[in-house]
Amino acid sequence: MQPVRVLSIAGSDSGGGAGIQADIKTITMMGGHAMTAITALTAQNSQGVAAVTSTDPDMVAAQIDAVVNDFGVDAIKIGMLGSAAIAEVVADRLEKLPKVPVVFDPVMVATSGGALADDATIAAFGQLMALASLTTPNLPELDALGGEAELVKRDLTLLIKGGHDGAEEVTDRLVNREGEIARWSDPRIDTLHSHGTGCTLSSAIAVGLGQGLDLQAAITQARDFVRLALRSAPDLVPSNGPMGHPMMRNDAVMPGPLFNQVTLDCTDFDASIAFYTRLGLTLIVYDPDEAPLYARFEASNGATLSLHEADSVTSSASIYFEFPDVDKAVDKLRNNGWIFDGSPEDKSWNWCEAWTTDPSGHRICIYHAGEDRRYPPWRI
Ligand SMILES: Nc1ncnc2c1ncn2[C@@H]1O[C@H](COP(=O)(O)OP(=O)(O)OP(=O)(O)O)[C@@H](O)[C@H]1O
Ligand SMILES: Cc1ncc(CO)c(N)n1
Repeated sequence: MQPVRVLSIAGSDSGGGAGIQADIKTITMMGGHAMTAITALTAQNSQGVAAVTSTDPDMVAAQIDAVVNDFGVDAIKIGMLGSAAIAEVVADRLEKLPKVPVVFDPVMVATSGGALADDATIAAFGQLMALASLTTPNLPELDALGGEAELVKRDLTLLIKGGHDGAEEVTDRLVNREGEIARWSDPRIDTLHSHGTGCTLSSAIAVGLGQGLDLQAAITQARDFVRLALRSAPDLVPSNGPMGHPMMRNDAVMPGPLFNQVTLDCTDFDASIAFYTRLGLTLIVYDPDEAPLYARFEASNGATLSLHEADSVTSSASIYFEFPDVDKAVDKLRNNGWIFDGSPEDKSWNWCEAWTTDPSGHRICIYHAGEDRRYPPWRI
């Protein structure tokens, strides 16, 4: 399946959490091809914006032309614009391009408080809002743009984001001239790291629209993406750090089928928990008082493995865990008490394998295939 081609017209966040960097990660993790027209460079981190340089408007236009005329484009996301002149050039290009969905995030201020648009740039947002399929203001941006009543009179469709209202429930509202079309409400995720939520949401909506989803389905999918990335934030700095986009490769935020979960019956539950913990999986679900017993582990790629208590085991499937260096992994596991059938062996199908059996009798392979898993020389 071809990836959707999504162009992000936005500023660079040197901290990697928002702006172009958040957009590239979002589009990539959702299975799209990310293209960029960089409008500004920001020297930025979790604490603030130290410096901003805007791109020459002709250079912004040149970036748009270069990618659209070559790769083509299925959807566009617009974020920080850098200057009124850039906003005008972008509006000019949008008028000339073949009609594709455009999501406009009217970025004014970074999560940390640094200004990202001056008054002249904000004044130029009007023409972009008129061209966009959807504009996604947060509450302060909505006020600065004249308020909901004023904007919908201009026939705009808005997703008004509630991340800033401090309520226990985070509510986003989709509105147009007719009033409220839909609303999404979910419990606020308690995190110190929400830098880049707006950029992530708008580029994720653009991906969904580029995939052909209708507006409400694209917003639902994008909100799922934001919530999962908030929950996966890596905790690199005390607060206002990046979200966890790279952890999303195995979540249902791209077209399926995804193979991301295996459940094994097991007869000796405690021994099985110890076995998979020693392998290096992270135990994320387990209630020792539940009957029948159930536990779930997460692997470093976000795939999960569950154990389910059973009287007997009938499955004949084998479970493979890949490591970059099988010898090293097997040595470590032997030191942790795992007993293998033999030493790692290079197989004729180009995989290096070492086999063992888990406490319930499931056959387990520690292996490395690298390129030869998905791209063996004899691939069809
Ligand atoms: N703590 C949170 N828990 C759950 N969802 C959140 C949280 N914070 C923000 N969101 C969601 O993230 C999306 C972006 O909302 P927000 O109001 O934070 O935008 P923004 O202010 O433009 O973002 P940014 O801070 O990147 O500029 C919305 O869908 C909002 O509901
Ligand atoms: C470059 C850039 N764009 C957007 C935002 C909004 O969060 C940010 N902090 N930095």
